[in-house]
Amino acid sequence: MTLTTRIGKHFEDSAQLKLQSKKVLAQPIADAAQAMVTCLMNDGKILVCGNGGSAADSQHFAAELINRFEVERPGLAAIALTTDSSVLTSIANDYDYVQIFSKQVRALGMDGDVLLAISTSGNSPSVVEAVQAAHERNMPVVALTGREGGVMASILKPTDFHICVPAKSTARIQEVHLLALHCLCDAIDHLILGGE
Ligand SMILES: O=C(CO)[C@@H](O)[C@H](O)[C@H](O)[C@H](O)COP(=O)(O)O
Ligand SMILES: [Zn+2]
Repeated sequence: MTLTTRIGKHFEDSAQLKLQSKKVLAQPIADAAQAMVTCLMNDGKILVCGNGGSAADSQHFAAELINRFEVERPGLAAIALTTDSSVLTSIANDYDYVQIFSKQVRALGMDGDVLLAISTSGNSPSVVEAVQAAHERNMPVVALTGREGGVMASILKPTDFHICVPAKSTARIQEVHLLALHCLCDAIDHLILGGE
């Protein structure tokens, strides 16, 4: 296989998964967007966490809410729990890496806030613990996962929202996660501002 054929296959696989995911993800994304708008309109905030590429996604999403997505609007309250190296290193150093997000959720989370928990496997212990901490705080969880949702799928409540990408490859799942995050941004703006 030439390198360009190989690269072409990545494009095709990614595009196919996106189209296939549309059928299963459009409704949970719409439901999650509605829950986020309810939270934001009631002076709540969205906490976001994930590891590796999902940490980057957390920051990407928080930036689009706090600053803007595609249209002008007032900033919306979101915090990526992946960015403060002092907080992250002190928790990992003094307690355990697994608590890096859950301790922040317990410190910052309030009744009615939303946790957006991102994990392609659904099994990252630090994200699983963040979901448990959100439940303690009475916060609805939007879980962005892949495969079968892993441990996260088994601990979500009926009042949570599960956006589970039907694929096994971490990279492919991440590519659909980014699309889902942009759909959430667009849906939130649409629900708040109206328009076509
Ligand atoms: O971006 C990638 C792989 O594409 C990696 O950095 C990946 O995010 C890391 O291995 C994560 O630790 C994977 O965790 P998770 O998605 O299973 O929760
Ligand atoms: Zn990646």
